[in-house]
Amino acid sequence: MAALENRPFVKMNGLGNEIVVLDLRDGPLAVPPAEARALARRDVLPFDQIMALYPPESEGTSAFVRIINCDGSESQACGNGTRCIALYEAGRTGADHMAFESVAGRLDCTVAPEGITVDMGMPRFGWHDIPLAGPVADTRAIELQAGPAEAPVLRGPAVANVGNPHAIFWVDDIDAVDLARFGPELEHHPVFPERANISAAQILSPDHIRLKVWERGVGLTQACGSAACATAVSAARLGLTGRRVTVSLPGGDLVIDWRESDDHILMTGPAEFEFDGRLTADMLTAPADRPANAGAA
Ligand SMILES: N[C@@H](CCC[C@H](N)C(=O)O)C(=O)O
Repeated sequence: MAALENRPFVKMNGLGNEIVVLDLRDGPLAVPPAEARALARRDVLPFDQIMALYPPESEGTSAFVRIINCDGSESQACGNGTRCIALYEAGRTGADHMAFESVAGRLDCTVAPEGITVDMGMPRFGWHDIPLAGPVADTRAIELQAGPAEAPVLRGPAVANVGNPHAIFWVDDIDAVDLARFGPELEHHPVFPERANISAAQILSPDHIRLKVWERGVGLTQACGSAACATAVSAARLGLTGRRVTVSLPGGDLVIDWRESDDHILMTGPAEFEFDGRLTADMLTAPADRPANAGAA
């Protein structure tokens, strides 16, 4: 029997970032990577991340959240998914303020008609925080490039950790960048021992950035909240923007405010319920894993 069989799920999205919420607070249960991969199949329940809710571990939090990418790997942060679980929890309890906890720390959330705000905590910029494979003096621009050696298409990204690792390449025209071509090799580049989320960012003005993201463990997505945060703080560090910016992703806009008083990053944007249901054995089992005679009368 599949571990998650018969569990209720809620399908949501944050700017088109496809999220499945699994509320496992009534009995902690691991999410087997093979079941996550089977569920993510295009004709089953395609998602970018599962947000799995477990019983809270710290006072004042509603749940401990684990984040699972569609390749079965685990992440430490998911901005769009966090807005989704905030909306889910608000619907369940009626509360408009709540906090979750992840392996990266506490996530305070506010649900308001104009948007859901998540306090994503403080960014980290040390080479060992990202992490990078070895010492780098200045993480505002590291030595890394993609494309032909004599005429690189992408070069010198900023790197930041906002719970999870990000590399941001600054480009003049985001539409001219084929991130699907360069994303896989950069995600797996040896400079990133834990892989990385790869972004191409175009600065439109001191308060507006366009962004495309190749997500670690997923691929191209409509939006990535943590990448928007990592990009905003990296742009501000470089003096390319101020500390409050709108980040426009293919799926829509996020407002990112890198608060001066405590260096916390506040991310504001929407989240949507789509539908709910129950997981079945068929959804959790990839065809290749099924017995050869499955389906035979
Ligand atoms: N979609 C997310 C980021 C999800 C995690 C990422 N793929 C990783 O492995 O770090 C977001 O909205 O932040």
